Amino acid sequence: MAEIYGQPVARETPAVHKFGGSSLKDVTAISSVIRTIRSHVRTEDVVVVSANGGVTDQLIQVFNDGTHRLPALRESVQQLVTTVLDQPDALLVSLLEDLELLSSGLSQTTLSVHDVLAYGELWSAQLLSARLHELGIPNHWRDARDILTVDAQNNPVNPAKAVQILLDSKGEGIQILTGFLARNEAGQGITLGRNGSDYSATLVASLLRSSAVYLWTDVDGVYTADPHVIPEARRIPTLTLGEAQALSELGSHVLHHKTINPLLQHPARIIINTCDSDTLGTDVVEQSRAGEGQVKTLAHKSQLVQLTLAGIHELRTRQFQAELTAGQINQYACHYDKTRQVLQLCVEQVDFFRTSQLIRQAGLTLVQQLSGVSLISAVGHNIRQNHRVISQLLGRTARFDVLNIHYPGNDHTLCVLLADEQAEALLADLHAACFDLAPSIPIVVLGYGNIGQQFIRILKDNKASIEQRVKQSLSLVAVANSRHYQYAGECLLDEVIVPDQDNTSGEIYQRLSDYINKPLVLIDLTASEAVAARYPEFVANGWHLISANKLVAADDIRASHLEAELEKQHRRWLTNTTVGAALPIQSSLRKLIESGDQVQAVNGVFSGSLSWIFGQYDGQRPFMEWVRQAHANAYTEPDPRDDLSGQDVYRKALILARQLGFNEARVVFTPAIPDELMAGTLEQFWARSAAIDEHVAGLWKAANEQGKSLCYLASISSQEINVSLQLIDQQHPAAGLRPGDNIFVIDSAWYAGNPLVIQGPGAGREVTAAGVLNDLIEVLQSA
Ligand SMILES: NC(=O)C1=CN([C@@H]2O[C@H](COP(=O)(O)OP(=O)(O)OC[C@H]3O[C@@H](n4cnc5c(N)ncnc54)[C@H](OP(=O)(O)O)[C@@H]3O)[C@@H](O)[C@H]2O)C=CC1
Ligand SMILES: N[C@@H](CC=O)C(=O)O
Repeated sequence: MAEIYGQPVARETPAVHKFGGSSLKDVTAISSVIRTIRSHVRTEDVVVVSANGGVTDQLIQVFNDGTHRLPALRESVQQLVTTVLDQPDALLVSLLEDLELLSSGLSQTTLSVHDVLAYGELWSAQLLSARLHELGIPNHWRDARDILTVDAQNNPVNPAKAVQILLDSKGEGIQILTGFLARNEAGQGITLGRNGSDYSATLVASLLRSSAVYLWTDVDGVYTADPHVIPEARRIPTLTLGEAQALSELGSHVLHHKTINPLLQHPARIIINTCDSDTLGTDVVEQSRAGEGQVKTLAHKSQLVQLTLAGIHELRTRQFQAELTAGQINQYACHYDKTRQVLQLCVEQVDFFRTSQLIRQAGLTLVQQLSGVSLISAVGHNIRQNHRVISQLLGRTARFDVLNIHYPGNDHTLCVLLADEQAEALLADLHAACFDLAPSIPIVVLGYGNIGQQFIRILKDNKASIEQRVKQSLSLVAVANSRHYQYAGECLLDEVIVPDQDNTSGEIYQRLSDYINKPLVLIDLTASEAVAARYPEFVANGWHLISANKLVAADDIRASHLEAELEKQHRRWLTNTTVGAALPIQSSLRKLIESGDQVQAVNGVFSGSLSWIFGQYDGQRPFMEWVRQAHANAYTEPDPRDDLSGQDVYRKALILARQLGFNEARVVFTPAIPDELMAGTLEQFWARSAAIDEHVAGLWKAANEQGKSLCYLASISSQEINVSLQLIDQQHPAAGLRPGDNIFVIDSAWYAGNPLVIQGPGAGREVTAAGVLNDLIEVLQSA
């Protein structure tokens, strides 16, 4: 059992669900809320409600204009109660009593505006509660003023007591709590300001240490921009808490200022969605690296007034801003210039009158006011650290009359201030630059084994951020192994991948005939000669190629023919994972050559599996057990004899030698395990494990006696390609390698005497799939 303020709670803490006024505005909306409660709310959860849509506005009119507004209010609430409930009588009686109290309280001026507005939430909670009872859903409603007491900053006072009351009511069914309401320290009922129900929900969630808060509202999530202004705007599946906080400070309609604050100390997921939605809404999570450094959304706030106050010292600035906050006046793009003692900030036009009063009362000097100002802000996790993104955004603003570029005190936001008339054009321009996706290029993956499955997993998990980076939607149209394939005209990334169509005779190629002479990216994640043999056909079809399969890249004649055809077709072929998995060996060599360096030799450990196997082997546990484990860990080739024979390393050496133009080099090639121990079928090879163990144990013992280790090394130069098992001493650059690591020591004219070294994991699912993804991004960006 966990504890909160000494109260025992189950590990699975209650979730909090908040339903806004528009979700509760009429019988149809309330039916949707009830469906949502049935499907998403557990008995131990808390439901926070706003007033039924329109009721708060009517209560404000009653308070401002007087009791003659009461009949209209009574009529609309009565009508709502009678249409929602099968048996409305009891609630109608209590409603009439409330209206009597309201009328007499207003006449005697004993009611504050808070007391009057509170009726909205009280009626809403009672109505929902009564309807749930009619439907047999156990629940009880509560006036939040009996639970939440807050200080002047709306922070909870005596949270332990609030938690105790909330937890005491467990077991009585769903708790329905009035949002927006609390009590101050003097015991008076108060309201929590604009969008106070969202604040109530996150406050209760933080008190209960909830793991999730659901904000059920009138939109199904946060969008890349306001869809009323930018129709192409798309829902964002995930935001970080930092992004959500940055957005809330910019006047977001969906995530309000204050809403996030309670969760900064006790983070919980926030799920924003609309009832009856067929999407998953937007999920605000504490942390996520997906899309880091990219713009996630563009916020837009118009009809602001920019104010410039002069001769104001720093402390006074803070006091004045606190006064604005206390008066519930939102401030945007605030900037204090210490040397000039100038404060610049924007307020909403509707708040301008009250702000001017506060400025006068404070005796401050307003030197400039500018109306009709818009604030457009790009928000994304750490975008301010991504100089490419920032300069792209700033470049886009060049043809607009920008008043100010503002850099708020977080790394996630960049703001632009400009005249209202230009704002929508800038927003559309920025949205197109950040989010417009070109028509997608279909992607086909051949090989659904270790690397293929991991590659598709990361493609699925990072779809949105990759799409943003390559400026096109991802469309995986087919996946195949040697026996089956799966095809979708649209995209498989939102589906469960289960290749189940017959592919025993290469039926997949027939299926892909519609794409002949159209751009397509074919990714070969097999080790298959049958696939490699089709490369010329793929390129003739006008397709780009990405290969983890080394067979063609290591064969100079085939690779040269293919490159000639690729040039004719203007297509790309990337093979970066064929050597060193995701290590940047081929790209580094290319850059050295392109920039005029002369590479003389590359030496090192080119095999991830042999590095792992010999790195782990200690003469104790049988060698072949390490081989089996390397195979299970996806370090080896599908047939591990390709590694043990040295064939796989030899192919990698040929790939690099070809890149460096060392075509005439003689070859010295010694297998790690003698050929005779690996002859026959794979089964026969495994059956020969004892003999192989004995052979390697002998080698290891001899090495050990000389204080050396066994290491499968490769070296390439214009004279010789050498691939062999060697004894290395502790001074050798490969001696300290972690099992599984590769090392490439590059001698070149520029790195003479002090070689360039590239080192790191050289095999495995994660790194190799990441390397394939890099190749895909490069192809899509250049296609
Ligand atoms: N593992 C690693 O660390 C690295 C691997 N690579 C390369 O990646 C490739 C894949 O390795 P890995 O995923 O570990 O191997 P797996 O054996 O796990 O997967 C190979 C996949 O290819 C499929 N396949 C075989 N023949 C065909 C065919 N004719 N048509 C369609 N699919 C076919 C297999 O299907 P089925 O299951 O039906 O046989 C299987 O799904 C290899 O070329 C390897 O050299 C490159 C860098 C690092
Ligand atoms: N079998 C290979 C995997 C990558 O190519 C290796 O061991 O390095």
